[in-house]
Amino acid sequence: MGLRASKVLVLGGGAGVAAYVWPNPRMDQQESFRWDQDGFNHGPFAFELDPCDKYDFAGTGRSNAADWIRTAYHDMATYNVADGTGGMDSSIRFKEEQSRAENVGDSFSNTLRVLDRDASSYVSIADILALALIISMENCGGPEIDYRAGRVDAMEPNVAGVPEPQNDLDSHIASFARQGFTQEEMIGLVACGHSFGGVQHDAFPDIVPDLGDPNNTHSNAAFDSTFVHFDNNMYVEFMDGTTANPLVVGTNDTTNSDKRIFSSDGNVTMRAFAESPTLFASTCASLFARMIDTVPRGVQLTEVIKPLPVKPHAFMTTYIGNGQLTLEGDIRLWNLTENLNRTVRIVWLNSDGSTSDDNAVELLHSENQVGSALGGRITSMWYSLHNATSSQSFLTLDAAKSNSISKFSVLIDEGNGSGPRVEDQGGIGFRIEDTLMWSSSSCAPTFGTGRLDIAVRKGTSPSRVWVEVDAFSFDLGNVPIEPNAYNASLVEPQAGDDEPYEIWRVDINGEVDLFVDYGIYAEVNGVRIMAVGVRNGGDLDSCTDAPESPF
Ligand code: HEM
Repeated sequence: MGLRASKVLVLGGGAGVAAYVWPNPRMDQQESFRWDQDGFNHGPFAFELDPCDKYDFAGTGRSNAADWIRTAYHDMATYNVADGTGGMDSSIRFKEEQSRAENVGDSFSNTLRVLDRDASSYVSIADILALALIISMENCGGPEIDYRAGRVDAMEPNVAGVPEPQNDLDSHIASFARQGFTQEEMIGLVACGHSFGGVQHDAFPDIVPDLGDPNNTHSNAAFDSTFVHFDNNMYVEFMDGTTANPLVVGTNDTTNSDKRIFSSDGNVTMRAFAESPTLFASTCASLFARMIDTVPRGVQLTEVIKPLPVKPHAFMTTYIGNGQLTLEGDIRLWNLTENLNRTVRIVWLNSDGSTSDDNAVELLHSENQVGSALGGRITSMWYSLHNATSSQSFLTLDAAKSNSISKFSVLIDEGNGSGPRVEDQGGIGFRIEDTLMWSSSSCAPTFGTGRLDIAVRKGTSPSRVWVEVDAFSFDLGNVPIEPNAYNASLVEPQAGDDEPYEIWRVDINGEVDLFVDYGIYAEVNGVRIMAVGVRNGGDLDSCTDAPESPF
């Protein structure tokens, strides 16, 4: 089936209009972190929350989820609505902020040790902290929370301003007003946050004694009886007088900040939360979204990131010589359940716009190719262009005849007789850049030198070809995450006229990092183009094993 037929089907099929058009490397990465939470091709968060009392450090009684939620709040709480400074900008990563009395405890350094390595030039550390909060909530009983991307990492600490338990009620009201929240919203936000975790002896020995419990070596006195799960139990327990929340029934009333805050409107909000779990959940969803969207003035966040209904993932083109290239990758179908009768095919247009009946291939799927989000409330099904029986990619295209590929559509047939529906981003198609791509002759250094070979279609005449890699450090401190560029040079002499691609090369002298992704770019007629797919340094053959460069 050709693309012309596909388009007709799309118009009749009413496919949803996506929020952004694939490919868009930044949004693709953000969307994946936000929605590919668990299972096949999962992102970095939900794994650390399974089960919800998982704690990556020594001792018992604490959880990653509680640390992550508290960290996001303490990062945001420096916001000053009057001058637009502070807010979610990951300034909590600076040791100077962490050493303040208002940030006592190791929640923040723990959180950053687990998560900051997932940041990149596409996803800031502040975005990571926001994602960690929402995915903790969503995977541990809480509601879906809107997520926008684009937070910018601060380069220095913010002015202090996180509320502390010994502050009086007027200070708390003033502090939340400075952060941009009313008194009623303050009650809600504290109530929502304190659905998780508790107060630990190490950080607050005056509030919580050493509990001497071998199953709770941190002596973490929980806010409610279900402290690794989002629910309204704390408010039920608060209203019926059975609460053990150490910030409500602590022996020193000065540090009973939750008690003062919760009862500051005559228990109106708490009573409503106790009576209605759904009101509580929806209030928390909107307050948390507001909280993570509290960013320094001038920072522009994206639209709320919705899942693409059909999403190519880890697509990559590779030139393998002799006029041939391969295309590999996976396709995610969002919010579907398993159906072993379903077939998924891609059909594509050649680079010159022509097509033929041969331009279609069925994708592979096995029962372990299932992803999930929102704690399993949504499942996604994955289909693969990889050939299960061979290490070579399934789709091999002949570029010599200049038929290559320019874009494709996805045809999904549920096998129920209703015929295939077509997904092509509202008629745009999924565009594949075949002007430049990796060459399979790229290799990592075994001892010293390696090379990144880039195939550029002859006649393209780029003014520049280069490789980018994120500057990366496990201790980011005040180092911005920015891409470093390495310019490529045209390899001379080139192979014969029948080779449709020429090779450009970056010589790497001990600099191939096995843990980072390399992206390739070219500037053509003043326009920057990016190859489909990044290649991880760890996936490169060593130079002794790599195929010889054709040139
Ligand atoms: C007046 C405002 C607040 C005060 C005085 C306050 C105070 C505290 C204190 C003293 C702890 C114990 C920390 C530890 O032992 O490590 C704590 C824990 C926590 N707070 Fe707050 N908090 C406030 C607001 C919030 C807000 C708005 C959120 C989230 C939106 C939040 C989320 C958390 C979480 C999740 C924990 C549990 C940490 C864990 O168990 O590791 N707090 N809070």
